[in-house]
This record gives sequence, C-alpha cells and structure tokens, in this order.
Amino acid sequence: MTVRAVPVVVIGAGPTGLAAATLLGQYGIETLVLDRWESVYPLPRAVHLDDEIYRLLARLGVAEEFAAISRPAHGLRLLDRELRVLAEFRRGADLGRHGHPEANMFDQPQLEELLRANLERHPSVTLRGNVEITAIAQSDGGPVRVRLTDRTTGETGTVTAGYVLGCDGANSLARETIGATMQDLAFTQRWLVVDLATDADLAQWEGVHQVCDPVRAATYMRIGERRHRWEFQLLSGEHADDYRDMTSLHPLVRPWTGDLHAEQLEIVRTAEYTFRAQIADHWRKQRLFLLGDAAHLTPPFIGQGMGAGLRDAANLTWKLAAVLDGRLPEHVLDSYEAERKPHARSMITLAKLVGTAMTAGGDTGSALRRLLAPHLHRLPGLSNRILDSRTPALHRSALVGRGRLGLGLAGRLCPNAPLPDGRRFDDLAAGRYALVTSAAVTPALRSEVHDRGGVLVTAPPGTALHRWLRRGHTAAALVRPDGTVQRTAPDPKALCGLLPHRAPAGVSQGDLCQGEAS
Ligand SMILES: O=C(O)/C=C/c1cccc(O)c1
Repeated sequence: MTVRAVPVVVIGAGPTGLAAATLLGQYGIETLVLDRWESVYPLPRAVHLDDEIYRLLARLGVAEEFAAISRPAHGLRLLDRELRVLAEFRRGADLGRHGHPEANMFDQPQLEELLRANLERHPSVTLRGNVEITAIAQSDGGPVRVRLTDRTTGETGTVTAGYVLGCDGANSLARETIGATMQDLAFTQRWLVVDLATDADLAQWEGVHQVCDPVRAATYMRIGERRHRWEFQLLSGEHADDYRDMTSLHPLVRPWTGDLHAEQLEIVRTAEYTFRAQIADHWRKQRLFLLGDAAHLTPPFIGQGMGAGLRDAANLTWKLAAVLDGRLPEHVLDSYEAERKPHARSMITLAKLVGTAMTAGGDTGSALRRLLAPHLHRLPGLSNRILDSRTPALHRSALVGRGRLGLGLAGRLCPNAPLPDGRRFDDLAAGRYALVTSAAVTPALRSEVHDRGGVLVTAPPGTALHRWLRRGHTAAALVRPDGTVQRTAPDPKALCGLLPHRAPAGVSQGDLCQGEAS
C-alpha cells in the first residue's frame, strides 16, 4: 500500500472526526481521515444537539440540510413516576443567542451522511474507510507514524503525519498510545435504549421527558416524524436481551403509547448501554491529540455527549491550522486541553446531577424531589445550563486572557447576533479573528485588522452586539475563529496586536510533516 505523508491525520469518521476534518478543509489544510467502516455506522446513537452545536454545523456548511432532518424540541421536563410534571425547562425554537433553535432532535446516522457528503466539498481532505489502525508511534518532536491495514485486502502501510487527531471513540488506540487513562468520575448505570417507529400520533409534549423514579428511571423523546427514543434504567439481573420484542417492551412504553397496539409500533433498535462519566487524564502528547469520546464520556441526561466532541473539534482545528501556517507558535496547542477539559468536566458533572436527581433516594428521594423541583433554578450550574441553556466559559489559557476585572466576557462565546445589514456575526467573521467594538474606529485600525487577516465588526448603539459589550462592561472584544472571546479591553487598539500575523513567507504546513511514506 503506498501512502503519502500528510500534515494532519484524523482517526475516526464519527461526528467529531468529520467536523474536525471539515474545519481543517475550510482552512485548506491537507487532511487524511481514516475510519474502520466503509460507510456511515447505521445504528442510532446521539439524538440531541443544542444551539451552540447547531451554530457549529452552520459553520461546517450544513445548517439547511440539518434543518431538513431535525426537529426543534420544547425543552426538558422532570416528571414523577406517575408522569406528573415536577419541573420544566423551556427551550426556544426561535433564533436565540446563537441564531438557531436551542434544542434539536435528530438521527445520528443521517447527520453523519450529510457531514460526509459535505466533506467532499473540500479538496484538501480525503476520507478513507475500511482501514484498521494497528499502531501509532511518535518519536520526540518528529512526525507521527500511523500503521494501518486495509480490512478487505489485508494490505498494510504507514502514513506519516505532522499531527494526529484521535477521534477514535471510547476504546481509543490514540489514548492508549499517549499513555492516558480515563479518570472515573463516579457514575455507572446500565440502561436499555429503545428506538421505535410508528405512523400513529403519540400526542406527547415534544420535549425530553425525564422520569424521576428510583425504581426505574426513564427518558422519552420524539426524535423524528416517525421515530421515538426511550431509555429505561435496567434493574439488577435484567439485560437488553429481555427486551428484544414488542411483547416485552410494551409494558415499558405504554405510559406514552397508551391504547396503541404492539403491531402499530416497529422496533428500530434496542441496545444496552452502560452510562459512564469519565475523562482522560491528559489529552495531548507531542503531536497526538484526543477528541470526543476518546477524551471524555458522559451520561446522556442533558444530551451533551456528541456536542462535546464537536466542541473539541472547533477548539483545536483553528489553532492547528494557524500553527501549521506559522501564524501561531506551537505552544498554543496546549490551550486545547487547558480550555476544553474543565468545560467537558463541568458538563459531565451537570449530566450526573440530573441523572442522580432522576434515580436517587428511594421514596424519601421522591418526596424530596417534589419539594425541591420548583427551586432547581437556584442551583449554580443548573441555572446557567438547564435554565438559560448556556455552557460554561472556557478557562484561562494562552488564548483566553484575563482582563482587569477578571474574565468577564473572555472565554464565552460571542453571540451570533444579527448585524445592521441583515447578516449575522458568523456570516461576517467566517472562521477568522474578529475585533468587535462599540468604540470609534480609525481607518488605521481597520486596515491593521484587515492586514492581519481579521475582520472588524462595529457595534453601534441599539444593536445586539452593543448591548452584549455593555453587559460585559467593555467596549471591545477580540473574538477567536471558533467564536470564543479571547480578551476584552476598553480600547480596541489594545487588542489589535493580539491578532496573529499572516504567515511569514517560507513557513508552511509542509515543514511540519517532512518524513517518508512507506
Ligand atoms: O436540556 C435539553 O434541552 C435536552 C436534554 C436532553 C436531550 C437528550 C437526551 C436527554 O436525556 C436530555
């Protein structure tokens, strides 16, 4: 097998790997994606993404296609075992802070199909399926060598890569290679996941139903025109095999399917999952990075598993592109783990909290839930994520700076706000650095931002961005290509110098992957 050397190899063509490869393709970085399967893995898995992730899908170029295969959901309800509402957290279907509905249901294989089709628009990216990665090796400072075997012909070969992104899932070889271990965050539960299809109208509230029941907690949500997802906590001694047909499943789903006969319900998939909370102790060694399930695993109770991997991809790829182009120094790549790990950990903690609220405490727990549910919005973390659907700010790093008054807007996403000309912020920023300011702008500042490959976004009074800056007690914000605020300042001129320079002549991605292919 003859294989060439490439600047970046992405291992794994799930949503994380496909997102990473698409973003690298948008920067024109030559990228090889390697996957075990020839085509999309057909079984349903993730079913929900939020408006931050929808915004990222728009950046990938698939917002319209995603709208056609998804349905906005109304939010999250905590219910007691009689399905009485204990608490409700509404999500807007209108275009909020990020310009998209706040909760969206979909079928993962359909999303992967459209991400794969979209990848073909990027000539610098090649996707190669049906290959088994057998070894990954890196010597100090040198390129990474990826050994692979064609699963059909048995032919073997080696790819030499400047950087490798390990998007290779929970049983990651990339993780093993860098000697990382998963830290257990103390949550393990066995659940039955059931996907059914029906032409009948179940006439249920179209959001996520979380049944709090220490005996058998459950989740229900409609995920498509005909498709519905249930999850049931398995009792000790029970297995998915006990629920392979509609006769055994019917008693579980009847609270939602009511008078429907078993014949009106078609089983798409039943599977047993062990929900875990884990995070890798380190996410990088030299030129090899971990992303997605290779770096973190979360219970699904706030629907944030897949989104975490896409956030990883968005965080790392623009930095990698800038390093490969010589616009940023290599050490900024350490900011990937510094920023993403605490964020992933805090989302996992929140998922655990919801899971525990659903399952803990016996009858006393149920009584407590009834008492406490109306006050849940007062819990820190819950109030941000569950109530107003914001995720935490990124921690301080080489690329998230602290201003005089603390972090302020830094580390938060700039809203994808409407602009006076009818476009939105992301249309204008388009994957570049943006300097957003409500202060007066000189032609010299404008041309310096432009010369450095960035875009200047003015925020006149009365606009959403003006209000956002004012709430953040600042007049200027430097927004990174992934939409995160790097730093704020009262004077935009103070931020301009932080924009990376264009690549100096002679420095190119090729310099980082000199090595022979075999
Ligand atoms: O908080 C939300 O809007 C959605 C939560 C969610 C989504 C999917 C699956 C879940 O168990 C929860």
